[in-house]
Amino acid sequence: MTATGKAPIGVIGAGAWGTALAQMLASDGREVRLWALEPELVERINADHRNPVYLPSAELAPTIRATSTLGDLGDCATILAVTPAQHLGKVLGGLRAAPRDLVLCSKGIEAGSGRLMNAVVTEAAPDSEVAVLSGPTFAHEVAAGLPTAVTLACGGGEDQWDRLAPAIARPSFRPYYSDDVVGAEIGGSVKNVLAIACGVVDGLGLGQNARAALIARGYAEMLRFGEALGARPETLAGLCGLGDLVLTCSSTSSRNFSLGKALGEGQSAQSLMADRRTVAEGAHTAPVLTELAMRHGIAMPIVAAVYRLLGGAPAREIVSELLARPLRSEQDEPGAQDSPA
Ligand SMILES: NC(=O)C1=CN([C@@H]2O[C@H](COP(=O)(O)OP(=O)(O)OC[C@H]3O[C@@H](n4cnc5c(N)ncnc54)[C@H](O)[C@@H]3O)[C@@H](O)[C@H]2O)C=CC1
Ligand SMILES: O=C(CO)COP(=O)(O)O
Repeated sequence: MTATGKAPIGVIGAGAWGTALAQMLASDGREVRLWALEPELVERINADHRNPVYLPSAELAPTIRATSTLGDLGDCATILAVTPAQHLGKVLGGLRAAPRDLVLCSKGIEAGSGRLMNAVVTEAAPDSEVAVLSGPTFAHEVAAGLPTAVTLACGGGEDQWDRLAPAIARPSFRPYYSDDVVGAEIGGSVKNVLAIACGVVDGLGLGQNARAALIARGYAEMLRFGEALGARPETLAGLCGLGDLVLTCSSTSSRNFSLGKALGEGQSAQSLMADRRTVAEGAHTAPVLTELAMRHGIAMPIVAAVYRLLGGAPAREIVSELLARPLRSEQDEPGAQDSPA
């Protein structure tokens, strides 16, 4: 326990989201131990109470203690995992095995394996009980204390909720209970790919009607994929699905939307992805999601279109192909589309 009598909470990942979550958690005075990959960032956070690389807007609470040693979080009973999805398994492999609540905050699907993050964590940290925190959450707004609501999907059910909700809820940060871990993960992963599509439409100057159509048709793809993997539709109709989709598809504050916008404006995916410091998870999710959709026989034409766009296909051509698809009802989609290549 610390001076406040509140147990320290660990946060793994000092990008924008991990730093923002650390700031939110520290707002009740407790100690938050923030693991960062970059030792130089640890120094800046501890000395200046700033994260100039990933969240320069925030003045950080002094009770946030940064470290590049994962062992410093070893005795935390609650840890939030907030690395980019493609790095989560490797990083968590360095965490001391101990029974704890591990709250997944990354949004993605593991390339190659096609595993959701809860499966990655179950292998990397088998003693942990997994929950997923996901929803409409721009990091800079959460760090600024602006009102935010999220889905907190507890693999450990209400017993885990009873532990995590008081530890995580704050006056401006409102978790809602779920036990649908798969649904919470699918919402946060698929929306990033759909946000790229909406950004492309914005970059091409195709208007608000087209963006709204993409959100609605993309949500249909999210529901189809979620149903195939056992997610509940009502989960995807909530904060972690539709809520996050609307947020991320509507603002250049989204890295995924901004990546798509630049693609639509004619920049190449290769140049946009080269040497990026910040993550646009949709670019990593699109290929593996396209593959999973084909394997499960699920029609996800917008996701497949984003995959082709990221491979260099001309944006206007891709949009024309989507608009030329056979006319049908909104609920009537055939099986998986032909190979996206
Ligand atoms: N930024 C946001 O507003 C939100 C982000 N998220 C999710 O949080 C997760 C983390 O993203 P951000 O905090 O935005 O990251 P970021 O884009 O702010 O920073 C990139 C992060 O990647 C880390 N990184 C780079 N190479 C690495 C490696 N080889 N091993 C481990 N870490 C490495 C960097 O240290 C840095 O912490 C993502 O899954 C993202 O979708 C979720 C909600 C909001
Ligand atoms: O997940 C997020 C908002 O909920 C952040 O979106 P981006 O990763 O597109 O910036």
